[in-house]
Amino acid sequence: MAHVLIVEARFYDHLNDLLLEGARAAIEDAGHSHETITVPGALEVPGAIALAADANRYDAFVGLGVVIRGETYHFEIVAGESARGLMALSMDGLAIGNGILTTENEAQALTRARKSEKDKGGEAAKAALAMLALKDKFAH
Ligand SMILES: Nc1c(NC[C@H](O)[C@H](O)[C@H](O)CO)[nH]c(=O)[nH]c1=O
Ligand SMILES: CC(=O)[C@@H](O)COP(=O)(O)O
Repeated sequence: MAHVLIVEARFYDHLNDLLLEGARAAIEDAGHSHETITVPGALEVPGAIALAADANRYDAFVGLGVVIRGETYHFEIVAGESARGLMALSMDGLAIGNGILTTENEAQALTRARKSEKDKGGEAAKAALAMLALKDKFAH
C-alpha cells in the first residue's frame, strides 16, 4: 500500500473541498492511504512537496489548488511557476500529480473540481499513482 501526501493550496475553500473529495476517493479506491497538508497558495505547493519529500515518509504526492485569472500578470506567474515547480520535482524523480486548476473564471473551475464532472482532483491522484507504478517498475 502506498502513502500519498496531498498538498492543497487553499485559496478557494469550496473549490478545494471538491478537488479533495475527488483526489481522496481515487487514492482510496486504489487501496492506498493519504494525508493532507495545506499551504496558502499554489506558489507554495512545490516547495511544500520538496520539504515533505525530504522526510521520506511518502510514496507519491498530489498538488491541488485553483488559480483564477484576475486583473494582472500575476495569474501567469502563479499558474506558470507552480506548474514549473511541480514539473521540476517530477523530473527529479518524485511521483507527482498536478491538480492545480488554472482557469479564466469560477465556472470553469467548478466544472473541473467536481468529482461528478471533470474530476481533476481524482485525475491528478491517478496520475501520481501511475507515476509511482512506473517508479517501482524501473526500480526493479
Ligand atoms: N491568486 C492566487 C494565488 N496567489 C497566491 C500565491 O499562490 C502565493 O500564495 C502568494 O503569492 C504568496 O507567495 N494562489 C492561488 O492558489 N490561487 C490564486 O488564484
Ligand atoms: C491568479 C491571481 O494571482 C489573481 O487571483 C490575483 O488577482 P489580480 O491579478 O487581480 O491581483
